[in-house]
Amino acid sequence: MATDVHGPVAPGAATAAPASAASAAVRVTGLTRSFDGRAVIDRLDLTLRAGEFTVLLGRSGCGKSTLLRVLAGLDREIEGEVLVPQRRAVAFQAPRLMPWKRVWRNVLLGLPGRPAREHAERALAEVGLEHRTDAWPKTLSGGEAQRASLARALVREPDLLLLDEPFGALDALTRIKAQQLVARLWQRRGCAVLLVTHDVDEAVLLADRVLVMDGGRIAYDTQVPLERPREVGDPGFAALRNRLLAELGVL
Ligand SMILES: Nc1ncnc2c1ncn2[C@@H]1O[C@H](COP(=O)(O)OP(=O)(O)OP(=O)(O)O)[C@@H](O)[C@H]1O
Repeated sequence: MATDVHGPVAPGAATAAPASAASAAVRVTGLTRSFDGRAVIDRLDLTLRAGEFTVLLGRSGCGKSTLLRVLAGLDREIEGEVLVPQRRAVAFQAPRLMPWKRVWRNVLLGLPGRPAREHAERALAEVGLEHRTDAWPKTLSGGEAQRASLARALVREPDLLLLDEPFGALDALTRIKAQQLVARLWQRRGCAVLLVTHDVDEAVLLADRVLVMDGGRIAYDTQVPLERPREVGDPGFAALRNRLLAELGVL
């Protein structure tokens, strides 16, 4: 897997990729991101394994989106070292579709060269949106727009898929369907996923591993020892949910 090292790396910070990085989708060492002199991310270390579905929880304002933006390469004003696959894609809570481009053109937006329409069609079929290929974004429902945004991420064939509250604005039923879709896509694609959410049940439902961010670092890190598919009523589900709520300071 080709990796992208980005910084700028602070004087004295590590610069070489560790040998074990081959099986890691992400390796972050000593990452700090400050705004106005305040470190929102504070010497954070994190390794994400290739193919693993990781969910990132944390109180509002703790720095989850900031971390995701750094991993996406959208924010490089950092100290420390970040190793990520070159093939990575991000989808946000707002689908961010360009209203003056048809859906399929939105899916191909930003890809290098002149990618063929077929690439967009394949990705749209994967998210069940082939019938909206030529639609204008404003004619899509919220769930459809979010699926178009997912197709735009998938067409990049990512080794790392970064999802920032992608279901946050969806109604309950559409949200369940979107969660199931992401779970299926992940199983089919085998890419590493890092999903930011506020929903503890969603974390337990989808994740191999759950992280809780606090104080600018990963404060809690657990594997999810439950078989798939999971249901809220499964033995073990409630126990893990309560543990995570306690970590979040809710219980
Ligand atoms: N561009 C920026 N300029 C100044 N401060 C920022 C900027 N981006 C983020 N912050 C601050 O950094 C902190 C973390 O923001 P971030 O969006 O990463 O939190 P979050 O955990 O994703 O929050 P939420 O769960 O509410 O979305 C906040 O205090 C926010 O105000």
